[in-house]
Amino acid sequence: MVRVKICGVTREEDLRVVEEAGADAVGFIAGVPVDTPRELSLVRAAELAATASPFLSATHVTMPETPSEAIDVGNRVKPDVLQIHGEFDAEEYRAVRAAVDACVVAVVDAEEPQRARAIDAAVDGVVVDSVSEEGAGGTGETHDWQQTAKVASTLDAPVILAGGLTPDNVAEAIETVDPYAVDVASGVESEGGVKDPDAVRAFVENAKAAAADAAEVRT
Ligand SMILES: O=C(O)c1ccccc1N[C@@H]1O[C@H](COP(=O)(O)O)[C@@H](O)[C@H]1O
Repeated sequence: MVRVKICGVTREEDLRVVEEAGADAVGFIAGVPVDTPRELSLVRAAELAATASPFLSATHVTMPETPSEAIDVGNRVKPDVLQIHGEFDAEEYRAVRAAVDACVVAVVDAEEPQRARAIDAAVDGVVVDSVSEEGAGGTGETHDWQQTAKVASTLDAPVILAGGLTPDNVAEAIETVDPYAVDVASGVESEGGVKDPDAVRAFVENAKAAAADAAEVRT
């Protein structure tokens, strides 16, 4: 089984599409120091998260400078999952995890996989993404999935694969990496910050079908 997160939702109608498509998680982006069409205010992110259906996991994506900032955001937005883009060490992630009522997932640059092993035990999940120089996601760029597969096999924490995924490549990504979840933002948009309903549905369908095929091969 693979879980699917559709990230960077900015509109209520897109949230409904994500829910109806059968995604497992939705991501809202706020508090990021980069220019992205997917950014919301903290208040709007919290409002949208509050309208997500009970079995859709609401993820808040943020780029805090300090653990205190991450804790503040987590406690104000109250998401199910707090996704942190930053260079915190294991102790800092533990501090955030202890202070917020949410799962904490850390984003790791696919080019620096050794960092994943250092924080593995301190977080609830590791997002391996093709990040920008500023450490942001949403780049629309894939990375070396074979390399990510090797790193993933050494981790105890669930691995969430992100970076340049689309309805067309998500099956191959799942076959190669066998991740806990896949995560997409720009690859299912009709324009920046606006989801394409057909692409969202195709992404979820293709990811779930690829996971079912992989499970059949394993049995
Ligand atoms: O999407 C953004 O603009 C963004 C900005 C700052 C931090 C994280 C962001 N997005 C995250 O990156 C992944 C991958 O994006 P993409 O599929 O390559 O476009 C996305 O799912 C978010 O978790």
